[in-house]
Amino acid sequence: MITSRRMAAVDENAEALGVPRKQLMESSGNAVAREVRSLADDGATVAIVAGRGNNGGDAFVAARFLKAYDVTVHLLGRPETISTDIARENWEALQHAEFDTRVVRDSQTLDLDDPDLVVDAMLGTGVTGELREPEASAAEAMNRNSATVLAVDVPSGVDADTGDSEGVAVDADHVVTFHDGKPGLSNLRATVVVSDIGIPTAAERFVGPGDLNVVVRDPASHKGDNGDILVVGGGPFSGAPALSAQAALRAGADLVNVACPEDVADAVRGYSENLIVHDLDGDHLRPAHVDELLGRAESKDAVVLGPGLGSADETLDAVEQFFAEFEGTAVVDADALQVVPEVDTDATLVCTPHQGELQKMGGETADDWEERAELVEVFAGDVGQTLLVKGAYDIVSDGEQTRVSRTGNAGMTVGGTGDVLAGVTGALAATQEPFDAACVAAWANGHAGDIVAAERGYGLVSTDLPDALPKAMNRGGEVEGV
Ligand SMILES: NC(=O)C1=CN([C@@H]2O[C@H](COP(=O)(O)OP(=O)(O)OC[C@H]3O[C@@H](n4cnc5c(N)ncnc54)[C@H](O)[C@@H]3O)[C@@H](O)[C@H]2O)[C@@H](O)CC1
Ligand SMILES: [K+]
Repeated sequence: MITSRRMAAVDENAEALGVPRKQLMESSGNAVAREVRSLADDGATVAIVAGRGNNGGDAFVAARFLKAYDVTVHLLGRPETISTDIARENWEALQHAEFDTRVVRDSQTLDLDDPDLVVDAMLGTGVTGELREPEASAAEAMNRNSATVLAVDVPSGVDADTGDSEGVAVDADHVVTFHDGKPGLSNLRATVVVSDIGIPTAAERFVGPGDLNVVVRDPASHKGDNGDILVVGGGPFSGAPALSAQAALRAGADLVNVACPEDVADAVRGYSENLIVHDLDGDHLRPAHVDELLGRAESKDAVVLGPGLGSADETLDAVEQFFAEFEGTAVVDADALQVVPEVDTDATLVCTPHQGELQKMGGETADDWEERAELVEVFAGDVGQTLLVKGAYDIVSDGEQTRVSRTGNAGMTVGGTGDVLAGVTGALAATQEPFDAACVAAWANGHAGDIVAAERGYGLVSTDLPDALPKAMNRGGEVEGV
């Protein structure tokens, strides 16, 4: 089963892997035609009712594969308003080739005649909410007609994720849906055929640019809505927490506070005026600081715990005591990781170990990435948390779902890149599900590294990465006016 949002991500990932949407549309159209052939004999009359998005595009393709039938294509709305290039190109191909097409300017005039089969290609997974006109009247006309109805991907007006419809929806007898089942189809009376349209498994298995579609920023959001974060780190080191904090800001967090031992607090402040720094007395984290940290963490969307903390016994005790009480979301990195398997916590954790740290946590690793992915999945299930295991292929698993990120390069073996990743993961975990946050963070951090390496090769240093993050995460057109 796949949700609409995940389907859109996988579709974009397929494109990035070299399988363009137009090619997928050709497969979808072919699948629709195959289904028509199984439902109606040669020579039967088929009325295709098409919308102006890619759902309609699938049906324009199908028409080309139905030469043995008497096909009429009804387009709802003006051809100039077809919303995607690939749907428009397929519509124009029908005009040039003199197919029987009709433009329905007023849905009251939609005349289906008395076809043997109606194909509902008005709207698919790209739609939410009540059907608008002309689709709503067209759906009613289809429901009044006695012909068998085959829906393309999902009956128009039905939410593919829930099966609900807010207003009128097409009452389909059959559905041909693409790539994978849709949760919303299982409660309908229609029979459902799932058709493989040639999306590579890699488009789901590997994190790709499409996975970033979970990151959407409400234009009306306020300060703090897009992530209010606390980084707990530093002591033996000062650069690590500062890198995490700056990376979190560049990954889109609104507010980043750092709590660090006072001996390094001024150094951390000095790195950036964007950070809010709180001193913990002394030169390393101790159990005496835990109450203060819990108080500060309470109002945060996510905590990043570990960068530069060191492994003094008192520090690890403090980490353990923090997790015993904390109930929010935390990204755990570096020396703090070894505490995770020991502790009984109600917190939601995203752990970001490299393979050595994974072994220290009690997990197993393997040279072969597929084998490693299996081991990480089992260990994530045992720990009951999300793991992002760093490597040339980063493995992300929550014990149930496992994805792999292939971005990044050998220049990123330089010190500090893990601190950056922890910060990016924190920013995303503040607003996203832990698994999605870890997947996007791994991909974006590696992609930022690839952007930097294109200019600086293996002269890449960790402080380059935060600056490259916005470009690595830019999904184009997201910022109004750009
Ligand atoms: N991997 C994929 O995701 C693939 C998707 N394909 C097809 O593409 C479809 C999704 O296409 P799109 O994203 O273009 O979306 P749709 O074709 O489902 O709908 C988009 C159109 O609906 C309009 N619209 C939105 N809400 C509406 C409402 N409430 N009432 C009336 N009109 C409304 C929009 O203005 C737009 O013109 C899938 O269902 C499938 O049929 C295939 O072409 C190939 C691969
Ligand atoms: K449809």
